[in-house]
Amino acid sequence: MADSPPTTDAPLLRAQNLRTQFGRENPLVAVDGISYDLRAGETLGIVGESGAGKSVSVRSLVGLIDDPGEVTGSVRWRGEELVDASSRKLRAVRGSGIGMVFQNAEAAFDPSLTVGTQIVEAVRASRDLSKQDAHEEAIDLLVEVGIGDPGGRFDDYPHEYSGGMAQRAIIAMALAGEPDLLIADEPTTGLDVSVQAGIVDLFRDLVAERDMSLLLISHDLGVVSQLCERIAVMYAGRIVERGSRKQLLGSPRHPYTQAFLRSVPDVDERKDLEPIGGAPPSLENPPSGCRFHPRCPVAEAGVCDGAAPPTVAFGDGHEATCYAYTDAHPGGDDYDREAVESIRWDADGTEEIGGEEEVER
Ligand SMILES: Nc1ncnc2c1ncn2[C@@H]1O[C@H](COP(=O)(O)OP(=O)(O)OP(=O)(O)O)[C@@H](O)[C@H]1O
Ligand code: NI
Repeated sequence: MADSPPTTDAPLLRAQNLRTQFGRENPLVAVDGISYDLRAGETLGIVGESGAGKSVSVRSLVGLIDDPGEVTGSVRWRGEELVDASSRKLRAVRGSGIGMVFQNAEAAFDPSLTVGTQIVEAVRASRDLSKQDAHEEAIDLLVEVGIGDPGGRFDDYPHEYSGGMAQRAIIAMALAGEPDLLIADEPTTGLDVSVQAGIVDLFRDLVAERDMSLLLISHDLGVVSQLCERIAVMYAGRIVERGSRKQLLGSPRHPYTQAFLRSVPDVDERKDLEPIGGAPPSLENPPSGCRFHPRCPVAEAGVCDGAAPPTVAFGDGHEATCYAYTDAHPGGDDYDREAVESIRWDADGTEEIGGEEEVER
């Protein structure tokens, strides 16, 4: 659908009401209506517990959900719709515009071919280069991702690489098509802490030097906060809070974000960790209302378990989807209603709830 040419200030990537379900009779809705924009050069991190739908959400963007999965909503890449695009088109976007880095080296590489051969193939798949030029480009990519002795490592097989080196080689593969956006899903998970730090530094350098956008998925808030200017928090298939790194870490608003922050180590300071009580909900049969309400320390019966909660704006793009900031919730002094800028009630918000200014229904 290339009907209207994308305008220059259009976002590079726009996900609107993205929803992914598996199965029909007892559908598991892994991603339940998430939306965000990513502009050129921006870095967005998505955090949340295991099973929140982070990986499914990014795979859904680029046509990597296999058959029983069904993706609806809209994903626009430079203005062009990707949901229901042909697999050829999706492969082309993944080969050039969008580079992908996943956790697992075994899945990224063919074990029977050398790493160098595979990077050359990735380069040639998206760019019209001679074998010789593609070989040189592959060597340059290995240098760029910090692989010492790239000439020597070129002919090694994937299993001959250490975990950290393999991850660097995966990143080189993802760069082969000169992407404008890098999507990285748990790129440091499973690596030693010192190796992780090197990979984080590499991402930071690449984003700066190539002027790329980064969409980073991780359960590791430390990694996300080192690399991303904006952060979205996912819970049970939905985004419950979003804002700048400073807003999210400095003044988290959603009780889930607050609990999540108490459950993970600080980047630079020791504190007592408090695990989040209870278990993540079933996505086949999620709780009504706010999906966090069964585990929420301030959940209010008859409110938080009713209609879907409203999205409350706190200014400068900081939003949380929570009743605690509204008059519907008897609340506690912990919840700063003075800070509320506007409230957007979801479509199924009921009449009795409300009374705030700037209410849109
Ligand atoms: N192919 C599939 N078929 C059925 N269910 C799936 C499929 N892929 C993922 N799911 C389910 O979707 C939900 C979200 O999974 P997802 O992998 O996106 O979570 P995540 O947030 O990335 O977690 P983690 O931190 O463990 O990677 C889970 O309940 C998972 O079991
Ligand atoms: Ni995942």
